[in-house]
Amino acid sequence: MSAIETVMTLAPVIPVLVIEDAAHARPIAEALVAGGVPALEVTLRTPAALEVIAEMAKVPGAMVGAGTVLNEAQLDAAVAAGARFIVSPGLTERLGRAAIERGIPFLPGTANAADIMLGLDLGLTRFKFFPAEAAGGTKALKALAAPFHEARFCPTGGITQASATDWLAIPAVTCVGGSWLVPAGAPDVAAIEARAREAAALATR
Ligand SMILES: O=C(O)C(=O)C[C@H](O)[C@H](O)COP(=O)(O)O
Repeated sequence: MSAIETVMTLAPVIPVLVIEDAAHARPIAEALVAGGVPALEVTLRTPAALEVIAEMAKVPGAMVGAGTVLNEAQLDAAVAAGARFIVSPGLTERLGRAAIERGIPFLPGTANAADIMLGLDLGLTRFKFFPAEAAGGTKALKALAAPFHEARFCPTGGITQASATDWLAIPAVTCVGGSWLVPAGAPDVAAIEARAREAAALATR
């Protein structure tokens, strides 16, 4: 199993986290791990993100990665902060090569056949499908996955606990990503852990 596939198979859902306050990082990560969802995608969308990664990386059992990685500089900053995998909304040859050179597990965003072909050319076979609902939903991914027998996906974007079941039923889908587990603001850790438990209990193929 490749390193990124190991990350994708830790739980049916990778929570996508947008965290403004580094003081919230550890309680949120602890609640998600306790609920059975250990792979955490911390988006580099907030000024606190690198500090959040560093704090979450201290939580036993957490597999912390960085999302919204757009270029090599962000990749290096995320890895220096403690990220063990990276996720991007799209794929450039430069970012793909940088991740491969550094040996960091990478889940690049794809939304069409050309994106997937670029990834396969680079030797990548595990992809985010983004923005999953807006790019055509399950129907689009089923059609897109058909010609690429080696490719597996983590659809992300617009997915909820309720819709995750349909996505996870697609043979090419290994896990899904979504921000629904952790809403913005001061964390309600009991509610986060409860949502993590529901997410961890989703059936995968
Ligand atoms: O920030 C990134 O790197 C992204 O690519 C976008 C996020 O993965 C989605 O915005 C999550 O989607 P929602 O679950 O609909 O909130």
